[in-house]
Amino acid sequence: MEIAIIAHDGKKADMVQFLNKNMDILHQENIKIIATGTTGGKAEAAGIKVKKLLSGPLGGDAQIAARVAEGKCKMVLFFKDPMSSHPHEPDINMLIRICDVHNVPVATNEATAQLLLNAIAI
Ligand SMILES: O=C(CO)COP(=O)(O)O
Repeated sequence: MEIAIIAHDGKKADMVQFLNKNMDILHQENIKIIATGTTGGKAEAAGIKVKKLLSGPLGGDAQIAARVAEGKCKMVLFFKDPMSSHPHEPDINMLIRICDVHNVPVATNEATAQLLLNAIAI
Protein backbone atom coordinates (compact mmCIF):
# COMPACT_ATOMS: atom_id res chain seq x y z
CA MET A 1 0.00 0.00 0.00
CA GLU A 2 1.45 3.33 -1.07
CA ILE A 3 1.08 6.13 1.48
CA ALA A 4 2.04 9.76 0.85
CA ILE A 5 3.40 11.95 3.61
CA ILE A 6 3.55 15.72 3.25
CA ALA A 7 4.23 18.45 5.80
CA HIS A 8 4.38 22.20 5.47
CA ASP A 9 7.44 23.85 6.99
CA GLY A 10 5.63 24.83 10.19
CA LYS A 11 4.60 21.20 10.70
CA LYS A 12 7.74 19.32 9.71
CA ALA A 13 8.95 18.85 13.28
CA ASP A 14 5.53 17.44 14.20
CA MET A 15 5.74 15.11 11.20
CA VAL A 16 9.15 13.78 12.25
CA GLN A 17 7.83 13.13 15.76
CA PHE A 18 4.78 11.40 14.28
CA LEU A 19 6.98 9.21 12.06
CA ASN A 20 9.17 8.21 14.99
CA LYS A 21 6.08 7.36 17.04
CA ASN A 22 4.67 5.18 14.25
CA MET A 23 7.84 3.46 13.07
CA ASP A 24 6.36 -0.03 13.67
CA ILE A 25 3.41 0.62 11.37
CA LEU A 26 5.46 2.46 8.74
CA HIS A 27 7.95 -0.40 8.55
CA GLN A 28 5.24 -2.98 7.82
CA GLU A 29 6.16 -4.96 4.71
CA ASN A 30 3.01 -3.99 2.81
CA ILE A 31 3.66 -0.26 3.12
CA LYS A 32 5.57 2.01 0.74
CA ILE A 33 6.07 5.66 1.58
CA ILE A 34 6.25 8.50 -0.91
CA ALA A 35 6.71 12.16 0.01
CA THR A 36 7.19 15.66 -1.27
CA GLY A 37 10.89 16.51 -1.51
CA THR A 38 11.76 18.25 1.73
CA THR A 39 9.38 16.20 3.85
CA GLY A 40 10.93 13.08 2.32
CA GLY A 41 14.41 14.25 3.27
CA LYS A 42 13.31 14.64 6.89
CA ALA A 43 11.70 11.20 6.83
CA GLU A 44 14.91 9.65 5.48
CA ALA A 45 16.89 11.33 8.23
CA ALA A 46 14.47 9.74 10.70
CA GLY A 47 15.28 6.31 9.24
CA ILE A 48 12.35 5.75 6.92
CA LYS A 49 12.71 4.43 3.39
CA VAL A 50 10.89 6.88 1.18
CA LYS A 51 10.51 7.73 -2.50
CA LYS A 52 11.04 11.48 -2.75
CA LEU A 53 9.11 13.47 -5.34
CA LEU A 54 9.50 17.17 -6.12
CA SER A 55 9.24 19.71 -3.37
CA GLY A 56 5.68 20.94 -2.82
CA PRO A 57 6.04 24.41 -4.36
CA LEU A 58 7.76 22.86 -7.40
CA GLY A 59 4.96 20.39 -8.11
CA GLY A 60 5.30 17.64 -5.48
CA ASP A 61 1.67 17.91 -4.36
CA ALA A 62 0.62 17.68 -8.00
CA GLN A 63 2.76 14.56 -8.50
CA ILE A 64 1.11 12.92 -5.49
CA ALA A 65 -2.32 13.92 -6.81
CA ALA A 66 -1.45 12.22 -10.10
CA ARG A 67 -0.54 9.01 -8.27
CA VAL A 68 -3.85 9.16 -6.38
CA ALA A 69 -5.73 9.67 -9.65
CA GLU A 70 -3.88 6.72 -11.21
CA GLY A 71 -4.86 4.47 -8.30
CA LYS A 72 -1.27 4.06 -7.09
CA CYS A 73 -1.33 6.09 -3.88
CA LYS A 74 -3.97 4.85 -1.44
CA MET A 75 -3.62 7.20 1.53
CA VAL A 76 -2.39 10.76 2.05
CA LEU A 77 -1.13 12.09 5.38
CA PHE A 78 -0.81 15.83 4.96
CA PHE A 79 0.27 17.98 7.90
CA LYS A 80 -1.05 21.28 6.57
CA ASP A 81 -0.07 24.52 8.27
CA PRO A 82 -3.27 26.56 8.54
CA MET A 83 -1.35 29.52 9.93
CA SER A 84 0.67 30.31 6.82
CA SER A 85 -0.07 30.88 3.17
CA HIS A 86 1.59 28.99 0.35
CA PRO A 87 2.41 29.99 -3.23
CA HIS A 88 1.15 26.63 -4.45
CA GLU A 89 -2.24 26.77 -2.70
CA PRO A 90 -3.99 25.71 -5.96
CA ASP A 91 -1.92 22.49 -6.00
CA ILE A 92 -2.76 21.80 -2.36
CA ASN A 93 -6.48 22.22 -2.98
CA MET A 94 -6.20 20.12 -6.12
CA LEU A 95 -4.60 17.25 -4.19
CA ILE A 96 -7.38 17.27 -1.61
CA ARG A 97 -10.01 17.43 -4.34
CA ILE A 98 -8.46 14.52 -6.22
CA CYS A 99 -8.49 12.46 -3.00
CA ASP A 100 -12.21 13.24 -2.67
CA VAL A 101 -12.85 12.42 -6.32
CA HIS A 102 -11.21 9.01 -5.93
CA ASN A 103 -12.41 8.33 -2.36
CA VAL A 104 -8.86 8.09 -1.05
CA PRO A 105 -8.41 8.79 2.66
CA VAL A 106 -6.62 12.09 3.23
CA ALA A 107 -5.68 13.39 6.67
CA THR A 108 -4.95 17.09 6.89
CA ASN A 109 -3.89 17.10 10.55
CA GLU A 110 -2.00 14.83 12.90
CA ALA A 111 -4.99 13.52 14.88
CA THR A 112 -6.66 12.24 11.72
CA ALA A 113 -3.38 10.87 10.38
CA GLN A 114 -2.99 8.82 13.56
CA LEU A 115 -6.50 7.39 13.22
CA LEU A 116 -5.77 6.40 9.61
CA LEU A 117 -2.48 4.71 10.47
CA ASN A 118 -4.09 2.90 13.39
CA ALA A 119 -6.66 1.54 10.97
CA ILE A 120 -3.98 -0.23 8.89
CA ALA A 121 -1.78 -1.45 11.75
CA ILE A 122 -1.41 -5.23 11.63
O1 LIG B 1 4.74 22.32 0.33
C1 LIG B 1 4.50 21.20 0.67
C2 LIG B 1 3.13 20.68 0.59
O2 LIG B 1 2.20 21.57 0.05
C3 LIG B 1 5.55 20.32 1.19
O3 LIG B 1 6.65 20.31 0.33
P1 LIG B 1 8.08 19.93 0.89
O4 LIG B 1 7.96 18.62 1.60
O5 LIG B 1 8.97 19.83 -0.29
O6 LIG B 1 8.46 21.04 1.84
